[in-house]
Amino acid sequence: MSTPSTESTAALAAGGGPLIHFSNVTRTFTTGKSSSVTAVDDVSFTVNRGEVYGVIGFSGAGKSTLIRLVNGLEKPTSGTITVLGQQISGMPESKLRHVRSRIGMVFQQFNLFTSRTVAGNVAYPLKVAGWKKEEREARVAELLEFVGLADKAKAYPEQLSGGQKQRVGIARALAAEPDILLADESTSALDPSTTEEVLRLLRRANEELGITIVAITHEMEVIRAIADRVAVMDKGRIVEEGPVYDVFSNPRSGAEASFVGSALKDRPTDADLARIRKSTSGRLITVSLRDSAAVGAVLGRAAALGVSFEIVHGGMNTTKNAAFGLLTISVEGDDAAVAGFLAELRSAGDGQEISTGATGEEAAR
Ligand SMILES: Nc1ncnc2c1ncn2[C@@H]1O[C@H](COP(=O)(O)OP(=O)(O)OP(=O)(O)O)[C@@H](O)[C@H]1O
Repeated sequence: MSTPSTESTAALAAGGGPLIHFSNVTRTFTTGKSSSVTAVDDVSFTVNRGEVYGVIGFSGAGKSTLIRLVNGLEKPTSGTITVLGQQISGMPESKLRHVRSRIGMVFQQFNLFTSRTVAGNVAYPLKVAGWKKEEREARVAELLEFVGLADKAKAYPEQLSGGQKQRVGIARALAAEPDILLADESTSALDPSTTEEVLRLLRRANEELGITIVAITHEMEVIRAIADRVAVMDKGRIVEEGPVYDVFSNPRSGAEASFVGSALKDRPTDADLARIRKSTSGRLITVSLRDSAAVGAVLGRAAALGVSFEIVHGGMNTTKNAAFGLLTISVEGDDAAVAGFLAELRSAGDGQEISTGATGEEAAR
């Protein structure tokens, strides 16, 4: 296992201040004589030291442009960007290079040098940074140990699986002890079990090395597994931002709801609802399982409350720190009994009982 460097430890001990700050940042591309695309539109957010900040959105939402703005590969059309305490918007390239040396980058397609060994790939940024050979070798060995590839030091990228390639990519990104790791769709090219392995590694980099991570992705799984806070992007704007649990367990309206709704499997789709209605005559109620024990207790009292129910749909989602989910039930009973049952479910479900948006069901807000 790698130990945090003195510098990283000191930085971590300095506390959770802002490492990245965007203030009203817009990036517009001119695409023709009189046409333009606003890829990032009046975006403001802060990433604090030591956190994992996820940015999620559909393709074209502006995520890649956002991440390129963080490392200065794109310049804002307006607004200010502060990274590691320095305002990088308008900074000359020579100074920018220094800021960039404090930022590691992990790519979707790994971007490894095919002609270099695994060790050679990880050593490359250290060579560029002027590390001495002995220090380089020690650091590479430490990193390969950390990512579980000590036995692959002499292998070439083509001899590795996708997950192993990405682990090399992460080792390389961590090599020069950066403060920030930018992960650009780092698991999109991987299968589900390999994705999990890579996400576990990113989490360890955050927890054990104290590195601050900004992960952009279109996969809810990535956000759930590693992020502390999430920004949902749509058409260049951040439409929702907050702790992962809050954003995903209580999606609001518009783009965020449509994104979250399409990615979470706990809500019945219209097709599910049509199928459910064919097999049940009860009233369909969807209840939040923020406090599943309390909801379970109410369900356990259904008969005493004069109703019967059947579970027709449901799912739980886990985030880094908590679990949440929705349960859809079909309830039968006379109106007064169902009303009483509903009232109890509402308070047990933390007021989060959610309409599934079709006729014949109850919605409570
Ligand atoms: N250099 C550029 N010139 C012109 N338009 C651009 C440029 N870069 C990005 N865009 C446009 O800006 C918008 C946002 O693109 P961006 O790549 O940032 O989105 P994204 O969320 O990362 O999407 P994806 O996941 O598909 O990469 C898109 O409409 C894209 O076509």
